[in-house]
Amino acid sequence: MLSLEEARSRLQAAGQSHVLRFWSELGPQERSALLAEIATQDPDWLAKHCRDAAAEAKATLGNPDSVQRLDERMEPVAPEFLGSVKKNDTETLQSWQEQGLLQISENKVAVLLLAGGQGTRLGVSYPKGMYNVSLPSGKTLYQIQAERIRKVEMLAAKKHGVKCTVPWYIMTSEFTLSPTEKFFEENDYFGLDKSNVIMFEQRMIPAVSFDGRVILEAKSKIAMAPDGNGGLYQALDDNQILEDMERRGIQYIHVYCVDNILVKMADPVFIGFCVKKGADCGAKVVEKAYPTEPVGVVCQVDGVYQVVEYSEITTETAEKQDAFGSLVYSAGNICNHFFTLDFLKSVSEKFKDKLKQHIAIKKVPYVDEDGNLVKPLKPNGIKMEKFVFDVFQFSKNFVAFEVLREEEFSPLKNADTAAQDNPTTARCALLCQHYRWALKGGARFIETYEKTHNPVSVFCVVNVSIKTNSKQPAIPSTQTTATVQFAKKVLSAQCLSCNEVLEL
Ligand SMILES: CC(=O)N[C@H]1[C@@H](OP(=O)(O)OP(=O)(O)OC[C@H]2O[C@@H](n3ccc(=O)[nH]c3=O)[C@H](O)[C@@H]2O)O[C@H](CO)[C@@H](O)[C@@H]1O
Repeated sequence: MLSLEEARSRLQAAGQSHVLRFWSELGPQERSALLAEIATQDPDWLAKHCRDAAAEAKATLGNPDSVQRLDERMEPVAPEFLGSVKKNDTETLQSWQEQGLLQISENKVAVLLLAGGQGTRLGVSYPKGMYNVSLPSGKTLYQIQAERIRKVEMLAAKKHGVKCTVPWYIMTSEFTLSPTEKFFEENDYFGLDKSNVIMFEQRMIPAVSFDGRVILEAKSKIAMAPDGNGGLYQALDDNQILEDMERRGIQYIHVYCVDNILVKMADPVFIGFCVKKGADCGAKVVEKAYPTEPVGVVCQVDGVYQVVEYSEITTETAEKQDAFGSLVYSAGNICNHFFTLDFLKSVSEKFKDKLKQHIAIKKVPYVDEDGNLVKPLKPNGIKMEKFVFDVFQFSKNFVAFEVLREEEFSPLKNADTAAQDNPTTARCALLCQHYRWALKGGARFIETYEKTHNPVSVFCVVNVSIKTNSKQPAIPSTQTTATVQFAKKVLSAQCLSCNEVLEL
């Protein structure tokens, strides 16, 4: 444990002596906690962090036109590096899927979830993955994702006659690690083998005031925030995750964001496309719904691939159209990326400290000079974050893959008070998708209730076979009668003979 003297001299070297301002008022436990927090901060790093944050904030706030300059250096994704479920033919898509399933069957593919965010916009105090958007099944985002891992493992195993595993790496933060661990324990890892679910923690960094001073959120606590989803690369290093991947023989990693209810885990088509193109790095994109939609755009800046965030682009550039009337910058980033292990190793060895720091100006609660807790009404603090996609620039062969929004992207960002990307839109997106799948599988829905918000039972004939539990024989597909519940859209089908519920 750091002594008080050591803490003092560290803070002095970093120009942050005010952190000990309330020392004399603290009890023994608070003192130890504060010393432990100070011990995690290297003085040189801390000094630079505070200096850079204040300088960046000054430059940004003093020059609101700074976004203008980036627009002129942008170019869209070159067509030869763009795959598409819309534009490529079925045979090609099939060949990518087969390639992806082959890699999965050989245990070369892992998924990595970015789950260190705080879910502030959604307004919940627990990790977003634990959120239940009120599906009839009551499944949470984590459960849906876990079941999709099991499904893709099953598909690859069935195709290649082998047993295979897709390990699930989950990056958490100080805010999300323990509740996530507890939730997985309570739910028995949703049927996955615990040893294949690897949780690790990203770093936290101090929030800084406009004059370059670390903010105290309590007399004995520095205001800390996760270092952004680009903190992934440092966290991989801190927790020896790349070594773990190497030990398991992983070569390809599918990285994704926690809040997309339609996410396809270890999507074989995307993996297969990237592998066949020899890519070291790739991004899934969807066509932007409208020019000013708040998603980042995958494009080139000065000939180098990157994501330009919605805040960094002017409306004029966002609205730019090509000769066919399509948006020039339409490749919306959905935080769904492909990396080879070799690429991640090179980032870890050479590039992770070169990642850009993005600043976010926020309202950060703080204790004032008299020790009173203040909840500011105006932004008062700077949080610095790295972004996961900022490594695209180091790729030697970058590709993008365009997918259908209705099949692959419905993020849960906001509470239901917002018009979009809320629990209702996420729930509807999943139910509509399952409805389409059931129709495609031969289901015929006799009645639909579009107006009601409450689930209503009606009868229909389902032409797909419904699986029974192992003791009962499978029900002949054409004779299956099922009850289907509707809540605006179809939710689930229940076999009347065996009561088995088919999640649609
Ligand atoms: C930086 C980034 O990727 N931005 C993308 C993100 O924006 P958006 O602003 O929505 O990014 P979020 O803050 O929600 O973070 C995305 C993911 O990163 C995780 N996270 C975030 C911060 C952190 O310190 N640690 C951490 O693990 C979150 O838990 C989440 O799973 O998704 C949008 C689509 O939905 C994209 O259009 C944006 O380009």
